Amino acid sequence: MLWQGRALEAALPRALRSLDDPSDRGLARNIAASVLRWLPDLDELIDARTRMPLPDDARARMVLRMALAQALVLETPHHAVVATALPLVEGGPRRLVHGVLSSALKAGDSLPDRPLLPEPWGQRWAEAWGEKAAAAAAAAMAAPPPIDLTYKSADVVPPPGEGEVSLLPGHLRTRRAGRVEAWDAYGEGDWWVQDLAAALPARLLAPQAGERIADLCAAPGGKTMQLAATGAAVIAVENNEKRLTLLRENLERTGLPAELLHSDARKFRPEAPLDAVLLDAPCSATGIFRRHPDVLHLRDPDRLEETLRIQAALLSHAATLVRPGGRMVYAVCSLEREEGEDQVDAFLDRHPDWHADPAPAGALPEGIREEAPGRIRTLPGDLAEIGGCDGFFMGRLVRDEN
Ligand SMILES: C[S@@+](CC[C@H](N)C(=O)[O-])C[C@H]1O[C@@H](n2cnc3c(N)ncnc32)[C@H](O)[C@@H]1O
Repeated sequence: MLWQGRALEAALPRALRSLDDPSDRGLARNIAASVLRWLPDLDELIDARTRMPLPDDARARMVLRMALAQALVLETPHHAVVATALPLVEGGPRRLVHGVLSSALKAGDSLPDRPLLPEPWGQRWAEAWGEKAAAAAAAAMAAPPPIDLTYKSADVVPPPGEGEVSLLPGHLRTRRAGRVEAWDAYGEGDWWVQDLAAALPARLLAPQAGERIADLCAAPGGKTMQLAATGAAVIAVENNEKRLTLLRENLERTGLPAELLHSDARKFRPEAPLDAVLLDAPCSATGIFRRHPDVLHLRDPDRLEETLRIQAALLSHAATLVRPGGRMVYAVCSLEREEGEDQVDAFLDRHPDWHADPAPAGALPEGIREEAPGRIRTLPGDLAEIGGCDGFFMGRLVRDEN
């Protein structure tokens, strides 16, 4: 997937189609994710043991990355690693792979405490957010984070079990493993998986029962469900039909109501002005690298221009949908200031009839603060002692009364 520029989740279904056993599929997924988490470090080990650097897309390098990830990250017994790696290079660079792998394993090659972040992200984040945040990001890249659940009502959150914690009403952080869809109670639809930071934009919007609210970039629907659970009348707008289907399935499972609209949000015009709008804009997604380690390999900070243009257009259009005195929350799961803080600053410059508005009481968990009124930034390292959270920016904006 790396050299094809495809996201892991998009590449996996085809890559796993010959595996029927769920545990084989789980292992294959784990190996791929571990390679992505540790790629620069694995490549350093490989390069130290080859006379000529192997091309980035050479089969031998791919097989060595997977084999070393199995041995050094997943702690698979060495004989099993060698036995599964060599058939992958049968009739090809078998001797080379065997030589590099056996010498690395015999010599006890190991990985550092935390991964090297792929370039340019480590340097870029150190400059933007400080060395401490960049080091926390590297530590967070090493392994998958805990799972946050949002419940549709605070009343149905079970008391936290061992290793679990509830950081806000309606939230539970768990270390349960395995496929979420296989957990008992999944079918009952009381909760959905949503990183704690991803659950904050809807809380910042402070939806009220009976209000008319649009969720402008809605799928797969975590935020639509939060809004609908308060009794607001929600219109969920999404331009990707496949993702809209996911949203529909999520609403069906949780039994929450929303009107779905397949449309570009820039063309959406409700019959009457809305009380509030949530704009969870398309973005680089660099803030969700803990769960999607591929994003840091696929994204290029020099290619943000088109995304920035769409975000600004979505923001300006969203502003025209809201009644005087109404509100909007703009959110991006990005660690890039251009997509977050700078977009909201530019929006406020273009729209003098809007202002940033402080977070409502109780919307944020302990440990997450507003940088300035109405501006919330979550960073790697926030809440690190209890499992961290994704990198997000959120702006809470209010339109002046006439
Ligand atoms: C960050 S994701 C939204 C996540 C969602 N809010 C949630 O909480 O589950 C952004 C979504 O916006 C959709 N999108 C991108 N551009 C859009 C546009 N111009 N109009 C409507 N939806 C758009 C993408 O397909 C994607 O599903």
